[in-house]
Amino acid sequence: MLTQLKALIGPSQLRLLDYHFAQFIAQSQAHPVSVVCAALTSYELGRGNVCLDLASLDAYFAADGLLAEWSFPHEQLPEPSSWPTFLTQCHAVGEGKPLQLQRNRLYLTRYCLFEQAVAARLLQSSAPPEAESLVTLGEQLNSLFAPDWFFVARQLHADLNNPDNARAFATQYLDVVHPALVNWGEVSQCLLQAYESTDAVALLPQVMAYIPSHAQLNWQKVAAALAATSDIAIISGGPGTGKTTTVTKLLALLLMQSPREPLDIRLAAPTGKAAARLTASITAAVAGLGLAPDISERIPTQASTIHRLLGVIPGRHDFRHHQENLLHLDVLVVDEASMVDLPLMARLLAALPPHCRIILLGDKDQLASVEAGSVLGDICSFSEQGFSQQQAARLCQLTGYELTSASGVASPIADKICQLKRSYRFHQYSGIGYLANAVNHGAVKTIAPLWSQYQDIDLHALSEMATLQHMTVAGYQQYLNLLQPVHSDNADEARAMLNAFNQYQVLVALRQGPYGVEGMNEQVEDWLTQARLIQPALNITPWYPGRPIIITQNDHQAGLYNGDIGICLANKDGANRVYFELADGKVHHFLPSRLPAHQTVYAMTVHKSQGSEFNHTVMVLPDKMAPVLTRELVYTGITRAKTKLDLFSSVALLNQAIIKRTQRASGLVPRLNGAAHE
Ligand SMILES: Nc1ncnc2c1ncn2[C@@H]1O[C@H](COP(=O)(O)OP(=O)(O)OP(=O)(O)O)[C@@H](O)[C@H]1O
Repeated sequence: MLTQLKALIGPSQLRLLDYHFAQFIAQSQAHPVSVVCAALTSYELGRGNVCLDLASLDAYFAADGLLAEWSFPHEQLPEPSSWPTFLTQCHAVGEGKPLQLQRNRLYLTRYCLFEQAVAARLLQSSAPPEAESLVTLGEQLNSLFAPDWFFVARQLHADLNNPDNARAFATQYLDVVHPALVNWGEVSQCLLQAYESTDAVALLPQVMAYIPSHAQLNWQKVAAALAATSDIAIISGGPGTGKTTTVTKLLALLLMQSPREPLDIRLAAPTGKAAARLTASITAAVAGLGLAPDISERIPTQASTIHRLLGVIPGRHDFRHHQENLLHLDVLVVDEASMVDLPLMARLLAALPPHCRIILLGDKDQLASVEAGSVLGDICSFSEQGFSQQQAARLCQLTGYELTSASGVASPIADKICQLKRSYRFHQYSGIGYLANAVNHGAVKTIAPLWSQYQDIDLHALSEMATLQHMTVAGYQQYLNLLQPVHSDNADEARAMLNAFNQYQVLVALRQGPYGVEGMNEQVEDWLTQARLIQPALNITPWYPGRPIIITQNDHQAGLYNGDIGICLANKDGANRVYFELADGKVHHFLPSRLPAHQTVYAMTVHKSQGSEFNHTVMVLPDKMAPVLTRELVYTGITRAKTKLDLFSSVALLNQAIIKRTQRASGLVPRLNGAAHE
């Protein structure tokens, strides 16, 4: 069997690592079925699957399945339905052995332990809050989540001559979820009085009297109430749904609850880029929310990477902090949690003291982590179940909203998840928000008319390369125009260029090929050279002033992380230096020779763009379907755009991608469902 497996080693097939693992299992006199399963489990891990799901083995055996595609002589193997029996009898499978068989899934033991540990921590039950504390908590929630009367009044006032706009605005900002229950006639009367009295703010409470409480629901307030009364909270939401705003108010709430005791609060994100964005957005939220100074001063605004928080040991996978050496903290906020893979999540949770409150923020619909697992997606699949009766009642008491509870028995994890549903970033005339939503629902037919209906989204055929060239030259001109002939080593100048570079970004799906990251980078470099915006001398050196690069490997000592973007500038002596804005918000420069692995980044993959946003995003899909093209990839690409999205793709390929969903094999869902292990 090993000889046949060895023949499968190659690109897009078995990795050498998978073969070596199978070889190791074969040493324990394992049956050929176990040897093949070992190779496949390791192979699946490389594709992001935590385990080999034995219930899906038929897919391998199908006429168009992998074993047939690999021309593997699978006829020699027994029927797939008998494989679990062979595995149960195998000496390499079981407690203390390299492989584990649980709930009809075969794991590498380490991954099985990671999954068990994550599930156990997520299911850890919190002590119920004391009844009297709920009263104060409810009052504090009311004050933190009261509408911004002045903002609402001003906007309603401006829209007075346009009742449709006023109603749409009031629906959004006064948290109306059942517009039919609102007496809009009376609301308009009030607004009219407001217009005449020029004191709209004073009249808003009267407006609210015509909006019954059961017609309102502010999911941000529900999320804060849930997180304030639970050890673990998972807050998921698309772009601009207010995750940062909510968590800032939540931190304020926790600090109000603990006026005398210091609370050690930390903020973390999986990449340097995401940590820098969290630092910027939480700083803006703290400044903009009008919190009492004694509270806002105690809210930390500096986020770090999860790796830095845990303490990297150079050359090792484990960290300085773990279950034997816990972190000292009381509250941990993790942003962009969809990017956290299973091993990192397990290591992070293991290093937290039992009393530590954990708040995971992210967008469940984005691409799953690069490495194995889809932890956030798996957890959030429980949000459909709804809250238990007890939780719905508690949240109703705290927020005043009537929440429907689950009809059947819900998993305890469902009580810890809150989904934010309304985007405050994309206004009602924004196509990006509608498009993202339609893609998320796989609503292919809804998408077609959107392109002509909205000005901020455009679909182009792949043949429109001249349009892409024109757009890209204009897009990158914004930062290249700031390029000085001689750079004076001034950090502000570098920061201005980095900010301007962030205004425009080409995203691609693949690494190779003309529409992949390599081909597209070369193409853009050519276009910018023709436009005389850059002057590369690529036959001598890849470096030239203006070259943007992305780091592709973490270098903890240098403080550079996968995903960090830098720009090359020449200093006074004509020597090239690469400038980065790091997670501490400061601009640092490096000699090109000191950089960890990196590549040019006029184009980047959608995978790498996670955790970033660009004003104008251009996504170029390839001319042929490829395994990476999925709904999650298209959604992630679209939601990187803040104000303008141009998509280059054929309609047929786009539709095919939107219909295809990523399904990662993992046992986290059944574990969270509370079913007993086999
Ligand atoms: N309830 C609200 N009422 C009015 N504006 C809001 C509300 N919640 C959030 N916003 C505004 O919407 C914008 C996006 O909010 P925020 O940054 O909190 O969202 P996010 O989900 O963290 O976004 P991201 O996708 O960047 O992670 C901010 O300008 C914020 O001030």
